[in-house]
Amino acid sequence: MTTAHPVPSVPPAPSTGTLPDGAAPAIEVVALRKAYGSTVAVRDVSFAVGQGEIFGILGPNGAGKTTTVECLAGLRQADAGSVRILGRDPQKDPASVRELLGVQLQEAELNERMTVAEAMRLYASFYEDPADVGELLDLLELTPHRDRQFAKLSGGQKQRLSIALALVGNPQVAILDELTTGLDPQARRTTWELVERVRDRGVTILLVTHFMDEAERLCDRLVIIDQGVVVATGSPAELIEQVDTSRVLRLRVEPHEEVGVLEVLAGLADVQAVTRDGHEIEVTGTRRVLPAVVLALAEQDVVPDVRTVSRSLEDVFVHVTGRTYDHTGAADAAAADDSNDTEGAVR
Ligand SMILES: Nc1ncnc2c1ncn2[C@@H]1O[C@H](COP(=O)(O)OP(=O)(O)OP(=O)(O)O)[C@@H](O)[C@H]1O
Repeated sequence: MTTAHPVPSVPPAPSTGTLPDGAAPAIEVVALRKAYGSTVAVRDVSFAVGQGEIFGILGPNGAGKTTTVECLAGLRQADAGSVRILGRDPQKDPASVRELLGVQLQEAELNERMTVAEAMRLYASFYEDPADVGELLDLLELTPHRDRQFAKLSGGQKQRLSIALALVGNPQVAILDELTTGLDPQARRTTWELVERVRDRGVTILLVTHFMDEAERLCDRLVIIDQGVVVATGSPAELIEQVDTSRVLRLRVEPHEEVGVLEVLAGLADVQAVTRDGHEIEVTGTRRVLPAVVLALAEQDVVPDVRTVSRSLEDVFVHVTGRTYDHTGAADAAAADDSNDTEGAVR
């Protein structure tokens, strides 16, 4: 009697996302896994970053973003999977990426009395071929503050200094972690512009953030990570388009026009749903819904105030996880702070 042997199934190779031009990646993460005791911080993360990209790792607090970049920087030992920076393996040989990689991790603190210029000179002395300190201070708009002590810098200036310090070794790849947390809207915008300037100098940037708007504004491509797993990969526009190709309009009409307008909207082929929200009417429909609605209402001599509602990465997160996006994650952050695992402690 013969026994049927099941054909062993070959697990599919983890997808790292397609690079725009098929070029060799600056950063590659494949099937990364890392647990702290019973807490699995990173369950299965894979992605590839092209040279010269601003690539985002986006996710709520506790999603596993920092652990991922700490493995990439060689600061933590992964349990499984592989990471490469410009083909080198920081897990096996952290020294091999030292001159290639600049890292700005959360809450970098310097000696309070050290001035901006002193900190820059100190960090520059760690590298064989450091960047020109004066030029970097200019790039990050820190020249007027070069003699100011760290304790006297504003939040935005401290963040700009931490970026400058990450770049002082002339790296080809820079990791920037939560760089606008705690900054006011103006300082955030300035920081974003400076990050783009850094990219324009040819540096590949891996940007870790829990801010949806930051990822949408800055990143060429990104991964969304949730509970240690990649739940979406692509450019912000691609991700938003995948979620929903419908369009949403909000209309305001005169109160006496409302009943007639609702009737007209209900009869239009391009309209999929109509809801009332206070004084506004929300209309969901096809790509052609805007001209269809405006034309149909014009025929009734109704000229509504119309605005289109844009989809965002937040909608993508809700779509792929079925949960709303937690902007605070305070409980997770507190849990991490209580941890006694201090391996390669950088937090
Ligand atoms: N040193 C540590 N010891 C034990 N658990 C940890 C440690 N660092 C992180 N964790 C836990 O691992 C999970 C992922 O944390 P991680 O910091 O990587 O996520 P994150 O997405 O970067 O979040 P945050 O923005 O809050 O840093 C969380 O549940 C966190 O509590």
